[in-house]
Amino acid sequence: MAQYARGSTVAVIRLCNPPVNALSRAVLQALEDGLKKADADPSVKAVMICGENGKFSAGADIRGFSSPERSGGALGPIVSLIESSEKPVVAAIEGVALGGGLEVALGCHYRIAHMKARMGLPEVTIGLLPGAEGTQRLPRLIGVPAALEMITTGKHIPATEALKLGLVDEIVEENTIEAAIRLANKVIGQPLGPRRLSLKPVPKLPNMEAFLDKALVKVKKQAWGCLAPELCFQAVRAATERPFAEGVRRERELFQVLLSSGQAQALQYAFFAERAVRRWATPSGASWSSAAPQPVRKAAVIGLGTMGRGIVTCLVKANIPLVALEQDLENLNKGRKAVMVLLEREAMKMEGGAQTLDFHNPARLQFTVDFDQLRDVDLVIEAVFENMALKKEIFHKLSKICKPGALLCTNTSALNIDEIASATNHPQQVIGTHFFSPAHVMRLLEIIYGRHTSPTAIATAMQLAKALKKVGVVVGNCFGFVGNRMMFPYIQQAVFLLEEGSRPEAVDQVLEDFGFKIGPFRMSDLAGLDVGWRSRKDQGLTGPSLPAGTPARQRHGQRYSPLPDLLCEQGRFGQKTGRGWYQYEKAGGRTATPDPWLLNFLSQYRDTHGIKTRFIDQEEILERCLFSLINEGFAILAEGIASGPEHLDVIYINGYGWPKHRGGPMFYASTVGLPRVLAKLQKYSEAHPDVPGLRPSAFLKKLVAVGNPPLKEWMSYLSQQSSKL
Ligand SMILES: CCCCCCCC(=O)CC(=O)SCCNC(=O)CCNC(=O)[C@H](O)C(C)(C)COP(=O)(O)OP(=O)(O)OC[C@H]1O[C@@H](n2cnc3c(N)ncnc32)[C@H](O)[C@@H]1OP(=O)(O)O
Ligand SMILES: NC(=O)C1=CN([C@@H]2O[C@H](COP(=O)(O)OP(=O)(O)OC[C@H]3O[C@@H](n4cnc5c(N)ncnc54)[C@H](O)[C@@H]3O)[C@@H](O)[C@H]2O)C=CC1
Repeated sequence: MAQYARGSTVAVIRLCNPPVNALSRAVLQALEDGLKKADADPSVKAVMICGENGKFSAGADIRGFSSPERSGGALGPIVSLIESSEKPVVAAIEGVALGGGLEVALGCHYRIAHMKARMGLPEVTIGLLPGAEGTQRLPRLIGVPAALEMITTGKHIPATEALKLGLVDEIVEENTIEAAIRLANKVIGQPLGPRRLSLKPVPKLPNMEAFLDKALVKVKKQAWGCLAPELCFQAVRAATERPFAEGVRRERELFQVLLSSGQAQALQYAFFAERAVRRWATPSGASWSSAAPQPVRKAAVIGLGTMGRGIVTCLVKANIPLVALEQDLENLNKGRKAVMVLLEREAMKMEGGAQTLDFHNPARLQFTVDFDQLRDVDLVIEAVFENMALKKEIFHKLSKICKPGALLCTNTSALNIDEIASATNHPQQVIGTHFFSPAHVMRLLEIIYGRHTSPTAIATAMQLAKALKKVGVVVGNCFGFVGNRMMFPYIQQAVFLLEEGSRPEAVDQVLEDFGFKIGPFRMSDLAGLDVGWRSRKDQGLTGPSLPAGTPARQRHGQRYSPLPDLLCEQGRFGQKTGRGWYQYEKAGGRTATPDPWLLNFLSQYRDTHGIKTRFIDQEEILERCLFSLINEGFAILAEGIASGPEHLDVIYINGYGWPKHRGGPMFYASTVGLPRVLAKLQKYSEAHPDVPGLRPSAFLKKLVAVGNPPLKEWMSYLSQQSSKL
């Protein structure tokens, strides 16, 4: 809705649709009515448009895009209506003006913004383009390079930058509404022609063609299979080549292509999924609505290796005073140096921004080898080696030293949270906080509750995720939790495909073409093959504890591939040793090239084990890797380890490089169609009966049997009894 109020000369139209004044059909109708009323009233000399509750508008109602009665189409004509008004219209921008919200402001003759306001055209991030003439007006106002950057990346810009670009006429520190009314009064009677963006030419560049060609290459490179950035580009290019009305027609055509592309639905699903997972719940009835977090005034990180360094960096960036602890002085100094390098780099990135990093102050970041320094911390994150005995020893110590209310978090990637908690006197305070590498970059924080973890502990970990600007996803306790557990069958299939005849680069290519930033073998080389090797040795799957006489390619009656173990035995740990599934220019090198040694090795391996090499096509590679991962996802849902498919999807998008425009693995399964996923799994399972990962999960079968319901209904088909928790 929008409220209309008339002052002595200026009519005020206030957009009201909490929480973000999204432009629903009703809001647009009220905006149109308000404009017409102001136009018809001779005592009104100017109009001011603002938003309720200190927010202009976050744009079209995204939920409305999937409904047949879309609000989007109505917006363009309203923006034109604003612009063609014979009375000056001023936009008073507070909070956010995003998407359609900014397009409304672009229709206004003047824009005034609060210092703290943010503006942007983020449609590209939800698979669309600014379809209410924004791709045509913005380049006319701020020029092609700046407009292209905003439209193809969707980034939000602060008011100060908007002023520099000429996107707003003025910024104010105090009352934006009053300032806008003052401005409206001041411009009454001034000619409006020069203020109508549709009448302005697009500012020329001396080398427009060359600039656009170069920009297109960059856009395509960054798009990574996502359609929207390139179509955004084409719409802006149309603005440079055609008159306004024709450009608008082109914009509409391109908008329709995106709207029906499937990617837009996936990206909008991902947008809401990320928000849905904030409302966490556990099978025992604890939930976000009743649990309150406890404050974290001081924290500690134990272990300053690969993960600990990144975690320290996140906490410092979030302004949380911190103690960083190592096992001895040598490791402490090594860790401290590495942390300082990361923090210096972060500080450089933030230079000129409002925030500064205070990490040279020992009261805010203290390095120590003394556990006694942890007495007064509210939260500890343990990131020592992945070894149960060591973790238990540390938690036992923490339980004695830390104050009773302190939250004790472990960054384990797969170990049992309950077993770790059993070493403490306060198991209700123990929780998994699984960061992803590099911890200061990756957005995901998998939060794992154990049998005794209290709702307050979960709420505190979620609050921590928010403070660290991460996406927290609450999941139950099982080996590998959600992310790694789904990853195991995926990696396993990738390796089996090599045994049967494929090559690392062929498998990687298929998955990278699908949209993963990095295929499984390149990923494994980057993370280090030794990590998994150590874990398999601990599990007794390889190494000295393997009972004599165990068949080389079988464990516990199931198919097993010793290929990764054999590579490790050769010292091929991946990038760090310069050799792994690929070869690199040197140890620590980054450029992977296929290694003839590996091809030869694979061929000998097949001969040794009597495996007949066969050609494996792209479809089989994709299906075996992805469907086995998805199949594990259904098992996880059935066990109550995650409370919905959105959780799995948010984890995969933010922690594992799953292409967001495919909406996450479970959403992808719903678009492929569950009957097809099931049929394919059945086919592959029949061909490989000794691979449990390919055996269709009972939950998947049930969903197919009940008629392939939409994803949002899946969980309603899960009977209470099937939850293990
Ligand atoms: C044929 C021609 C057709 C022409 C069609 C042209 C139309 C267009 O040009 C297309 C558009 O406008 S598309 C919309 C573009 N706007 C966006 O993408 C902004 C999305 N929102 C944000 O970034 C943050 O929510 C924001 C920064 C605003 C706030 O962040 P916070 O972290 O403070 O809060 P959130 O938790 O994210 O949001 C609060 C609640 O609001 C919901 N919401 C946000 N934006 C929405 C939107 N645009 N539509 C509907 N609901 C929206 C959000 O889901 C959340 O709700 P709950 O989850 O229920 O709490
Ligand atoms: N490396 C990765 O990509 C990821 C690792 N993880 C998990 O994070 C944890 C740490 O892994 P990384 O950082 O890779 O290991 P790392 O080997 O790089 O670092 C471990 C650090 O812990 C220190 N340490 C060992 N015993 C200690 C003690 N008693 N007191 C204080 N410090 C001690 C070591 O000196 C070393 O600096 C593991 O549980 C791992 O499974 C989780 C996600 C990703």
